[in-house]
Amino acid sequence: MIKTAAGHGAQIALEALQFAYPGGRPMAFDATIAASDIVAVMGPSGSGKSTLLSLIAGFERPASGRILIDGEDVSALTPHRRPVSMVFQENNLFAHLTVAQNVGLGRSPSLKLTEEDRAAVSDALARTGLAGKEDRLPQALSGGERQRVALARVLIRKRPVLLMDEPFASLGPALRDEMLALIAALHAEQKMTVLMATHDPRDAERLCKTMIFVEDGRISATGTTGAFVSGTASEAFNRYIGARREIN
Ligand SMILES: Nc1ncnc2c1ncn2[C@@H]1O[C@H](COP(=O)(O)OP(=O)(O)OP(=O)(O)O)[C@@H](O)[C@H]1O
Repeated sequence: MIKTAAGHGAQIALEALQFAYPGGRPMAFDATIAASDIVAVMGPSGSGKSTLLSLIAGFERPASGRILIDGEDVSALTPHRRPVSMVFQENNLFAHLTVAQNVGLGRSPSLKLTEEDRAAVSDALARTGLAGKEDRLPQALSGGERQRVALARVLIRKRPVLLMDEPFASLGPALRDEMLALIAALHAEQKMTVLMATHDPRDAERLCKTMIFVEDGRISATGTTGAFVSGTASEAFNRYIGARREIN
């Protein structure tokens, strides 16, 4: 495990990453993401946002190129050895484990928890508004509560990088706001580097300082979220947002 001091983010460098799914078109990513930045990853459906996050997390391996996290090459490491937590749109939890056990996995994959670990689990559950629900199974929670359990686990893992793939896509507007506030609070405390794939520019505006725009398997623009939203960063982004407005 690569250790970065707890409570700090890590710079992420993607150096000439090349990747293709079997029979798929080639993708190529180059980027440097500053430590502790919160970055929105936007782009049309199928452009490669999830693939980009999967490469950083280690679920997919590049054909060539390197991924450096805080200067260390993690390209050959399995996902659980990378200093990264990941939250998906759903299915973040083990259905047969209780809320407390799902969070405890953030400390010990075999759930051999010390007293200190158990205290950390309780604390994380309290801070994500889940106190009293420790013994429930995920099926007895709402979609928003399940995402909060996933965030409680992120909280106790204290990894310097947090990747989120459309984490609020199945939640209504009020819950989205609540989750955004929770992630902002988590970030204020742990200062981890955050990449969040989203189709919603309002989520990006509320949470993210920086934006990466992915198009056709590559990063076609980066800049401040403000510049993107005001329409000055990328014509392709403007077209994408315009097209989405027509759909919605
Ligand atoms: N496991 C896979 N095997 C083969 N092709 C895949 C696989 N996963 C994704 N793809 C293809 O790779 C391309 C990029 O997909 P990806 O999921 O990264 O896009 P995305 O930008 O996250 O899309 P969305 O916004 O719809 O989630 C798409 O053409 C997709 O069909």
